[in-house]
Amino acid sequence: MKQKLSVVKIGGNLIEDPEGFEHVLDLFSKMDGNKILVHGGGNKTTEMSQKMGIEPKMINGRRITDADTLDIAIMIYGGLVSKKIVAQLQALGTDAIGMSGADANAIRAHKRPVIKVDFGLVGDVDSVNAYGIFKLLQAGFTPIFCALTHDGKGQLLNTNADTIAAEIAISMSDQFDTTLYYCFEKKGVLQDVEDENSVIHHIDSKGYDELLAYGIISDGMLPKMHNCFHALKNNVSRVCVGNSSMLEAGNPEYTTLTL
Ligand SMILES: Nc1ncnc2c1ncn2[C@@H]1O[C@H](COP(=O)(O)OP(=O)(O)O)[C@@H](O)[C@H]1O
Ligand SMILES: CC(=O)N[C@@H](CCC(=O)OP(=O)(O)O)C(=O)O
Repeated sequence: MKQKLSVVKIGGNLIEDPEGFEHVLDLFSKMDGNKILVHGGGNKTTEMSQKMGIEPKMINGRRITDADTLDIAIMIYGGLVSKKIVAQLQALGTDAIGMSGADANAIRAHKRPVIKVDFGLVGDVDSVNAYGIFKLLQAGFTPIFCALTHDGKGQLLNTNADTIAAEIAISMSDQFDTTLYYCFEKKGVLQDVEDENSVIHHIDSKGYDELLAYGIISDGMLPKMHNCFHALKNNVSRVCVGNSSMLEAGNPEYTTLTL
């Protein structure tokens, strides 16, 4: 029987809120078994870009990344956010190690081809070094991944953190029985984004098509849902979307997805 692995992605809004940040890392540190954390931080990059006079641009939940924006992303994701998370987890007794896709050649990508939109220095994932990540887990480390990949020729690329989480979960699923958790500030996928009490408890492929058609999912939820189904189609055992409480046993209020 395969060992269990939890891949937990935490979003920018959770990271920005000091209470939410401590709470989610506390729950993550208490999770049993093999685990990997993936973090975003898009809000902070938006804020820093504005401070530096660069107008942020997002299309379908993905950032248009010019060279200056990439530098900001590297500083925010690979530096500020990563190191704060690692330090907090160390304080909680979890032996965390901060990783970008370039470290240990963990995630290779190529620049997203220009079709209708030129996203600039945004990476589409080609491969994940599952064996390298496995060795870190075996050595007792908890890998903490940020939203950066590399092309193997010295170029770092900005990659949506939801995509990173899905690709890591998929690549580890040959060896592990993997659950992918998308943890953000809302209780789950909501029927009405303004109403926290409208959690959709279960979504399958048909339901997903309907939600898309009725415009019930938008913005950052678009790449998240796309990645949920991409993961399920590629051997990830379970995918869940919800707030931090989803990581605690016995909480029914979140969204589970199936094909
Ligand atoms: N149906 C929906 N249910 C919940 N959130 C939704 C929905 N449609 C759009 N959203 C938006 O998607 C956002 C989550 O995407 P994003 O900000 O990228 O997440 P993360 O915090 O994980 O990075 C929510 O804050 C919400 O504004
Ligand atoms: C290409 C792309 O869009 N990259 C994202 C990476 C960070 C991210 O995904 O952060 P959240 O999870 O907090 O949204 C961005 O720069 O916003």
